[in-house]
Amino acid sequence: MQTAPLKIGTRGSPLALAQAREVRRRLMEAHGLGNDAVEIAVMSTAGDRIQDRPLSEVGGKGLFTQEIEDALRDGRIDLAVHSSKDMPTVLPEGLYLSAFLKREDPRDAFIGRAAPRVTDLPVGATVGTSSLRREALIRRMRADIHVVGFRGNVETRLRKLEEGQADGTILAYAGLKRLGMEHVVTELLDPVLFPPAPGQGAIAIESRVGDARINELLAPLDDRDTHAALDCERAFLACLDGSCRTPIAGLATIAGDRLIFSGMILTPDGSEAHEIKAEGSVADAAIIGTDAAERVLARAGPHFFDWK
Ligand SMILES: NCc1[nH]cc(CCC(=O)O)c1CC(=O)O
Repeated sequence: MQTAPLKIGTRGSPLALAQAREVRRRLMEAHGLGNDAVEIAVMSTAGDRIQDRPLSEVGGKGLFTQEIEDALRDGRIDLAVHSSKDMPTVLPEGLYLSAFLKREDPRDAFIGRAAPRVTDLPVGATVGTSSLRREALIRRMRADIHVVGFRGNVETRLRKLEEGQADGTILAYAGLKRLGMEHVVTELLDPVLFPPAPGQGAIAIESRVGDARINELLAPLDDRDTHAALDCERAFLACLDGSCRTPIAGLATIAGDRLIFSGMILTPDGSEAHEIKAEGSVADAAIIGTDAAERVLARAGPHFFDWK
C-alpha cells in the first residue's frame, strides 16, 4: 500500500531549512524511508516579513510560528521543525513539542571586526544585535559599548557587519555550525559570563497531541537529556515572563540522572543582574526550572521590574 508522504513544515530561512533537512534525514534513517516518503513544506510567517523593527516591539515569539501551527492543526503538514529558542512557552491547544534533537553547542559566538575578542574592542565600540539578552549581557561586560539594532537572518546580520554597520555581532554558535559558517567566529563566549537563551542550540519538533502515528515515528529522534534540559529551561522562562521584553538567560546541563541549571535575569542596560543556580533529579526538570524562577524573582526584589 502506498501511504501519503510525511509533510514537515518549516520557515524558509537558510537556518530553518537546514534544521528541517536534518529532521527529514533523521526520520528517513530511523525508519528506513525512501527519498519521496518525507517532504518539506516551506511557509512564510509574519516574523519573516517584518524586518524593520525589533521583535520585542511587534509582539514576540508567536510571530514565527502561527502560520506553521495553523497548517499543523489543519492537517496540511504532519510536523513542524523549529529552533526551540524561538518557541513561545504556551503553545496552541492540541499542539506540543513532542521531540528535541540532541542539542548542538548552546554557546553564543562573537564575530568581531574591530577586534577578535569582546574585551579587546576599543572604547565606545558598537555591537549589532536585536536580542535584549545579548544587549544586556554585553553592556554588563562593557558598559561603554553601544548596541545597534541588527535584525534579519544570520546571513543578513553578517552582511551588515561586513558593511561596517557595527564593530562586532553576536550569534548562536549552533546556527552558524548548521549553516557551515563557524569559521566567521572570532570568540566563543563563556556561558558563565554570557549565558545563552533558554532553548538555544536545540531543534524542537512540534506535532499534534494524540497523533499516535506521527508521535511514534518521532520518538526515536527525541534525545532524553536535551528534552529534560528544555523542560527545565522552558519552565524557568514560563514562570518569569512569557514575553520577549525581559532579558532572560538559562541553561541546564545533564550529568547522568542529575540536572544542573543556571539562570539569569537582567535589566535591559545590564546594570543589574541576578543569577540563580539549581540542581536536582532529571525527573524533576520542570519543577527545578519553576523553583529557580521563583527564587531569582525573590532575589531580584519588587523593584527589579521598575524599568518596565
Ligand atoms: N532568533 C533567531 C535564531 N533562532 C535560533 C537561532 C540559532 C540556532 C539555535 O539557537 O538553535 C537563531 C539565530 C541566532 O540567535 O544567532
